This record gives sequence, C-alpha cells and structure tokens, in this order.
Amino acid sequence: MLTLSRISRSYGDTVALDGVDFVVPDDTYMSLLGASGSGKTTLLRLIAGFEEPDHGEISIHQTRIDGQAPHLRDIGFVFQNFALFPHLSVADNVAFGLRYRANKALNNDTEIKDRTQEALVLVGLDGFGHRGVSAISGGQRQRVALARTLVCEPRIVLLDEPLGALDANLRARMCDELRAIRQRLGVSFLHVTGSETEALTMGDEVAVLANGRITQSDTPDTLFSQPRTAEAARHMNAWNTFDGTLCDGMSVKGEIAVRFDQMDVSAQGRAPKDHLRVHAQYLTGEFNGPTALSFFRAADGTLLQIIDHLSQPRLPDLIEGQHYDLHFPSNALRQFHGAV
Ligand SMILES: Nc1ncnc2c1ncn2[C@@H]1O[C@H](COP(=O)(O)OP(=O)(O)OP(=O)(O)O)[C@@H](O)[C@H]1O
Repeated sequence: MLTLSRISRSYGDTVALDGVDFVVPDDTYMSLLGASGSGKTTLLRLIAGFEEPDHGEISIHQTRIDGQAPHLRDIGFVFQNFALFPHLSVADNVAFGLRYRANKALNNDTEIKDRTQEALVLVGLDGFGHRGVSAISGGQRQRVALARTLVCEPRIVLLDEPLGALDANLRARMCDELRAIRQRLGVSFLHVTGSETEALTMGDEVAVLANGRITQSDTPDTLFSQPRTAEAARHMNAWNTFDGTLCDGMSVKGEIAVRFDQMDVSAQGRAPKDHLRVHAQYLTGEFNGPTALSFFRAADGTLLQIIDHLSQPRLPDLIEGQHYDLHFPSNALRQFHGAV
C-alpha cells in the first residue's frame, strides 16, 4: 500500500537515508527497528511530508504523495511526546483536527461530538472527554494522541517511538491495546522503535533500518530465527555476530552469526571434533532468574554471550579470566555472503 522507492535524504555531510526501498502492506502492523541515529524519524517525516526526500518516490496505492502538502496526504502522526494542547480538554484535543484540518474540515457540532466520542471509546477513554490533558496519566495521554490521529480516519498511522515516554508496565499494556485498536480499524500502523522486543512483539512484520537502508523486512519469527544480513543479526539480541576467521575447524569468511543458545563451552581442546570452535576468555556471568548469561571476549576483542536456561543447565563452572573453547555445530552458523 505505502511504497518507498530509492528514498535518500542527507543533512549536509550526514547521509540519513541512502536508497530506502520499503513497502508497508494494507491492514498491517509494521514495526521499523533501528538504532539511535539510523534515520527512523527522518523516514517518518518524509512519509508525513514534513520534509521532502533528495531522491526517490513515495506512493500510496500507486499514487505519488511526495511533493504533496502534509495535510493532503491523509496520514496520521503520533509523536513520541504526544504533542497535545495543554490548555484544551481531552475531547477538544481530539476534536481539534476534525474542526481545523485544511482538508474535509467539519463544522457540524453534533457530528464532531459524535466522532470524538467514537474515537474516545475506541481508545478506552469513554468518560474522560471533559478532563484537562494535564489531569490524566501518561498512558491516557498516549491514547488521547492516538484518538486525535484516528478521528481523522487516516490512510496510515505513523507512530514515532510511541511507548518511549511510558513506564515498563504501561508499555506492555499499551502494546496489546495498540495492536487491538489497529486490528479493529484495519488501517496500517508504522511503529518506529529502537527496542527489538517492542518491534518483535508489536509487528505483523518487522523492518530493520541500518546504514541508511532497510536491510530486512520479514515476519518477527523469520527475522528472529533467520536474519538475512549481519546488520539484522546485530539488532537481534539473541545473536552473536563475529568475524568468521575467529572459527577453528572450518574456513569461514566474512561476518557470521550464531545464536546465544546454540553455543556451548568446553575446556580448551575438549570441544567435539565436528564442531566449530572460537577461543575466548571468560569475563563474567549474569543471572536473570530462569536464565544465566555468560560473557566472553574473543581474540580480536569481540564480546560473545552464551545463554543457559537454568532448568537445563549445560555450561561447566567457569573461572573468570580463564580461556575456553566456545563451540557449535556448523548448521547453527549463519553466513552473510558479501554483507557488510
Ligand atoms: N535537521 C537535521 N539536521 C542535521 N542532521 C539531522 C537532522 N535531522 C536528523 N539529522 C541526522 O540524521 C541522522 C538520522 O536522524 P534521525 O533523527 O532520523 O534518527 P533516529 O533513528 O530517529 O534517531 P533516534 O532514535 O535517536 O531518534 C542522524 O545522524 C541525525 O543526526
């Protein structure tokens, strides 16, 4: 539905986006995952029309929208800090867009009231319309921001780190609510985040933005278990990525990835002969309740992690500073031919 082709945007010498190809299908919750500074906000601003790309095309259902004024694009934008009007009530914040938008503005008070009420019910704020926006919680403010966007019936909703300002418990609850609201409406959401967990939990599809491009766009399951590029693997916390030349037992070139739970540890020289081996020094361990993480440093300084599920412990007792063989079967290895 929303298609970006070869989109580039630079600020002086800083290349924020470098030929982005990206599709957000209809009726989809799309997560866009990227590190800080990877160009996520820039991408949203280009789609919304707050800025224009240097090169490339943006279209919705094959109709170009780049070059169009933002208010003519029918795109909703939920800002990280919610950007509500502090002096207006919840209902007036929601109604504002209906009343004052340049395109299809309403002036029938009954219709505005009904549409506002519908939007408040949709986001679970029935009965809160008369409150001031400073007299509600952070999660409720988030929902007002969403209602204000949804009331104008956008063709797609862009959410810039929408959960960033909420505490952890509220974030988990809003995750469920955002997904449920989107499903009820059937409109696509494009949710930008730096959190892998959030991206994988929320998205029907997850796209990874790195080095100014979309490096992979897939279902959460596929992205997590089969990252196709080193950049995508680096964004998945469960993967070690390292240079293939660190491996003993097989000649492996380029950057490779092995999942934390598919690596084992043994004393030097004791690893199974058919396994690939990486020599590394044990640094420290970290217990997280049902799991424990062990941290190692390889010869070139790369930090490697191994996870042990405490219900089925597999790692021997490790001594800080001592060297070990980390090993894994060759089918646990992901190689990225020609990837950066
Ligand atoms: N108006 C601007 N002028 C100059 N450089 C900019 C401008 N806006 C963004 N940049 C640069 O472009 C790059 C991408 O910025 P952007 O804000 O899109 O990243 P982001 O992924 O949203 O980061 P974060 O997660 O930290 O918000 C960064 O290097 C940033 O410094």
